Order: sequence, then C-alpha cells, then structure tokens
Amino acid sequence: MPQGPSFWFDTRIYLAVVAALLVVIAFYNHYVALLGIVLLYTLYLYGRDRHRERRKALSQYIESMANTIDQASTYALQNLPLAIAIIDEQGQLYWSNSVLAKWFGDVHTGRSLYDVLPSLEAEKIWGKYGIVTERSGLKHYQIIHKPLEAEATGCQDFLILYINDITRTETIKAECQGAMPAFAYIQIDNYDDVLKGLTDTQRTAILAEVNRQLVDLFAGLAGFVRQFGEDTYVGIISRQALIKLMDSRFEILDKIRAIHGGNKIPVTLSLGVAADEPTIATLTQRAQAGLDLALGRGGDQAAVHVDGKMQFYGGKAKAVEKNTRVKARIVSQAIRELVEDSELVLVMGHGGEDFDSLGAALGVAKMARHDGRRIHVVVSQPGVAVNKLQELLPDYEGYEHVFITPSQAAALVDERTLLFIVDTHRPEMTAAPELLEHTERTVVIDHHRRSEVFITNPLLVYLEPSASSTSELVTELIQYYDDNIDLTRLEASALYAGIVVDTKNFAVQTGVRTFEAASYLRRAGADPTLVRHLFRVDFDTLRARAEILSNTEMLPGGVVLALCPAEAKNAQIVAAQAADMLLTIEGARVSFVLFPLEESGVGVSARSQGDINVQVIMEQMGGGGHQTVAGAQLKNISFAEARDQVIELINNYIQESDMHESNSAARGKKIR
Ligand SMILES: Nc1ncnc2c1ncn2[C@@H]1O[C@H](COP(=O)(O)O[C@H]2[C@@H](O)[C@H](n3cnc4c(N)ncnc43)O[C@@H]2COP(=O)(O)O)[C@@H](O)[C@H]1O
Ligand SMILES: [Mn+2]
Repeated sequence: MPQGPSFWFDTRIYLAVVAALLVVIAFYNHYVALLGIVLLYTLYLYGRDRHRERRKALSQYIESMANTIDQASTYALQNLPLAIAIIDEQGQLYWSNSVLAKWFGDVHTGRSLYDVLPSLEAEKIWGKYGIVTERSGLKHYQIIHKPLEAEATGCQDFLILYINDITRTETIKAECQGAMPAFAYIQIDNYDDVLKGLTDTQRTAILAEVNRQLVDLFAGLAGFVRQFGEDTYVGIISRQALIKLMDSRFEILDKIRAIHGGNKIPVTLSLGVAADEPTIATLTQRAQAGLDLALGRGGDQAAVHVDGKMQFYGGKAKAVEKNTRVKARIVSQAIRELVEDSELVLVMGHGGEDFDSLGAALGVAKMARHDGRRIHVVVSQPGVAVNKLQELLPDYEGYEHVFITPSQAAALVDERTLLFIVDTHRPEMTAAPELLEHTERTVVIDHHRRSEVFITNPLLVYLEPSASSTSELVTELIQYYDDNIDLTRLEASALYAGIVVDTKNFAVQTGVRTFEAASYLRRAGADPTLVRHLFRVDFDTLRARAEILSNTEMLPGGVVLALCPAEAKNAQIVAAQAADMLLTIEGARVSFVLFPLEESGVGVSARSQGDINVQVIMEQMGGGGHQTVAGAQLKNISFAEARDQVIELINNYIQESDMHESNSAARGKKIR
C-alpha cells in the first residue's frame, strides 16, 4: 500500500533540523556549509517529488479499492441466499435482485409479484412489518416484509420483501412431524350384546376376527397394537400413518361392522385417537377423551384429535338400546340427593323449546317439587310449545308461575340453586346460556350424541344417545325417584308429547324402553286427546307446510330438498315437520328443508332413513343432532348459497360412502 502524507511531513522536519545544523557549520566553515546547503536542497526537491508521486499512487489505490467494494457489494446483493423485492401497493416490482428471477422465473420490473406468489395476501402485508410463510408449488418461503415510506424514497411508499427459501427446513419439519406418535384407545362397543347366546366356538371366532383385522391394520401402518382388556386395545402409529388412516376414512370401522355372530348383531368399534400433543401424558388423555366422545356419540366411530381439532369418522350404526335400567336407578338416586341438598331447582331445555325439552323439564320439576323444593322452568321466549303449555298450566296448583324468563332466573339463582339442563348439552343451545355462568351446580340429562362442546363441570351427567327422547329418560328417572310420585294429567301428557315428537309418533328411534315409558305415562294419566291438542297447529302453519311440500325437489340418490317460504310463521317447527314428511316419499333416503331463521340466516332441518348420517353432514355446517335427525343454523347466507352447500356436502358424503362400501352406481350419481 502507498505511504500516506505523514511521511512527507516527517521528512520536512528532518530537513529543517539538518538546515539548523548547517547554520552552525557555516559559523566555522563557509565552504562545507555551502556544499551542505546544495545537498540539502537537492534532497528537498527529491523528497517533494517522491511525496507527489506517492500521493498520486495513494489516491489511485483508494479509487480502485472503492470500485472493488462497490462491485463486491453489488455482487453480494445480487447473489444473497435471499431474494429481495421492492414492490408498490399493487404488487408491481420496482426492483429485485437476481435471486428472485432464479427462484420464480420470469419476474421483471413492472410485473406483479402476486402473479408468482398468488397466496401472498396484499392487504395483510402492505404497510406493515412482519413475517409470513408462503407455499408456492413444492417450495416453502419465509417472507419478511418491511415498509419503505415515501419520506425515505422521496417519491412513493414501497414494501421491501426479503424472501427466504425454507423448503429444506419445512421438509425436515414435516418428516419429523410425520414420525411423531399418534396414540389410540380402541373399544368394542357392544361386546356383551354381540357375544350373548353364542357358543364358545362362535365367540372365539368373532373375537379372533376382530383381533386379526386390528393387527393387520396396525401392521400395515408399521404400528403397534395390544389388547389390554377383554374388549379394549391400545395402539400406536406414526402421525403419517394416522393421516393415511384418515384418508381411508377409517375403513376399519366398516370391516369390523361386517363381522356378524350367530345372533346377527354386528360388531362395532370405537376409537379415540390423538396426535400433536406436547407430552405422552396429554396424548393419552386426549385419546381417552376422544374414545369417551366416540362412545357418547353412539359408538361405531373414530374421534381423532389432530391439528388442534377433533374430527369424526364413521358413526353409521344405530345406537344400541341398553336393556338394563341399573343406570337409571343410580342416576335417579343421585339426583334425589342433589335436590335434597338444594333450596331452589331451576330447569331449562334448549332455546326454541319443543315438547321434548318442556316435557322433560316438567318431569324434573315434578321430582324436585315432590321433595318440597321451589322450582321454575326457564324458557327462552314464547314459542308454540311454551304457549300451549302456558295456557294449561294455571289450572294446576303450584304451576301458575312455573315458567320464568332468563333474567328472572338470574335474579333468583344463588349457591344453593341446582340447575338442570335437559334435551341439550351444548351451552350455547340452552334456553339461557348466561345462567350457566351464575351457578356451578348443574345436572345434564340428554339423549343427544355427545358433541365436543359440553356444559362445563356438571355435578352429574345422564347422557343416553340410544334413548328416543329426554322425556323417555326423565320418565324412567321419575319411576325410580319415589314410588309415591303421582303425575298430574298435564305432566304425564307433556312427557308423552315429548316422546311423540322425537319418535315421530313412535315411528323412529323407538326401543322397548320407549314403549314401556309410554305405557307408564298412559297409566299415570297421559291423555291422547290432550296430546293431540298440544300438537294442533293454526291454519297458517298448515299452509306453510303445504307450501314447503310444493317447493320440493327430488334429486338423484334419494335426496329430497325443499325450501320453507320466507314469511312462514313458526318456520323451524314447520320445516322440521315437513322434513319428517318428505322422508315418507318412496325412494327418499334423506331430506333437507331450508327455512328462514328469525334473526336472519338460514336454518336446515335434515332427516335420514338411516343409511346416511345427517348428523355428520350438519356438523360440517356447524350444526349437529342425531344420526337420523339433525339440523344447523347458517348466518350471513342466502337460500341459494345454503342449498348449494347442502348439495355439495351430501354429494361428497354419498360419493365417499359409495367409494368405501361399493354401493350401486345409481346411489353414487352426482346431484346438481
Ligand atoms: N346448531 C346445532 N347444533 C347441534 N344440534 C343441532 C343444531 N341445530 C339443530 N340441531 C339438532 O338437530 C336436530 C333436528 O332439529 P330440528 O329443528 O330439525 O328438529 C327438532 C325440532 O324442531 C322438531 N320439532 C319440534 N316440535 C315439533 C313438532 N311439533 N313436530 C315435529 N317436529 C318438531 O323435532 C326435533 C327435536 O329435536 P330435539 O329437541 O333435539 O330432540 C335436533 O336434535 C337439534 O337439537
Ligand atoms: Mn329431544
């Protein structure tokens, strides 16, 4: 490197010192001093020239260095392991480094970056600092976006994007995730029923077949399965294998259901499976909760907790009626103890009460009154069923003011209050959801298949999806509560009406226990004339029902779809009744009636003959219900959109079932 200017400064100091010495020498010898001055001057001239040359060389060196650094930094910017793009609000490229073109092909100034990265959401990133991850084909990118404001650019606002290719990291992450364990609890739902009355050889053959199917399944998935009770198994597979199992829509359920013993009862299986949990303890807890949920929903299904949410597969078999009433007796006694420990008993059903929830509520109220407790039934708002009963109740002593509003109930409730929730177990569907926040002493009695959302920490739960109705369950509880309970004509008739509603007049979902409950109620005074009176509808309602029927479309695959007129009174009930009626059409497998919701939106009443699980379809629309009777409420949607959604879901359902069960071609026809 050339020497700098300090060298010439130093030289001049030396020359000045020599000049001073020459002055001293001149005092003694003029000739020597003169010679010294000539030499000194020559030295000065030489030094000055050398200094000029060096200064020139130095500035040339600095200039070349600057050029090199400029080139190096440009090279570095263009060849970063990052793509950089500067875009405007429309996504148009103003500048980018060459890496962007290398990764995304034809990108040039003026072209929109959103064309090459369509998943990038302009409104989410424009003007903001942040990091997003995007996928483009097989590649994954992490994008840091940073605003570049007009003040800095002197013209307009821009956004700088630093794009990092994280495909390798994401691939490794996906591989690791795929190798994580998924844990399964598996249970034969109906072990005793299937094996009842079979010979030892038949029993062994059935159990061996179940075993073989499970072992084959897990071996095929490179997993592990082990029986740990007579009807229970645990299994472990990788998360990747679980995804395969989900893609097959748990075909194992169909294979197991095809196993029949001599008594013709098909074997059904329930699975609770969990993945993506931080510890083995939470993984197994989630799997256990999934199994409870699958069993609570009637069995013959898998409840899978993956990606932070629960998904259900299967659920095609009917819930099998339990032929023992031991549980009813135990629950009844437990209820009695809770009632005796309370001062006030409140009962509520689901909002938009029907006779099942009101009949069951009056039945529970009867038990509490029998023990001398203050009781009230909390109702959401006047409706057909509430109004009908309200007209009759004042004739019965103590029932004059039995119905109260949610706000009246909130004013009464204290820590000694016992709150019964009947005919639903979903907090948001209760007549007064806010009441649940005021009391922790709750009891749930319901006949719906268990859904994921449930009343928080109830003291007691009596959930029997195989029962026809909550009124049937409450009728049994009354019989075990106290032999001396004497139902009034109205109480018995309300409970009877509850059974009638949910069984469509004893046509569906009925078991031996349904008829036994009905005959107990008849003996206790249930009056068919009064029940008929409860179900009478006004002329407008009847006309609305007729209009629905005239608006009916018969679609391929046995799908019947109808629309309820927008101005119909009691639209929900009319739609429910029409959906029931539509199933009586020859060839109808499933019916859907769309109706206007009071608070805007579209409601759906869905009914099935049994082979299509409408609960699963309605759950996909945010609703629920049972396998053959279900419903949903859709917000911010038009009738046409709701119709399209229903058709798409039933199409998918039929196609999937056909794929897995090789149903006839006619059934699999696409609906338009
Ligand atoms: N959002 C939802 N989440 C979970 N479950 C839901 C949701 N929305 C509806 N459901 C359940 O779906 C079934 C079917 O409901 P539905 O409205 O189609 O039918 C119920 C009543 O409307 C209907 N009903 C009431 N009174 C009469 C009558 N007089 N005649 C005929 N039909 C009538 O009967 C159904 C009773 O259902 P239940 O109260 O659940 O037993 C239902 O299970 C919803 O809870
Ligand atoms: Mn019910």
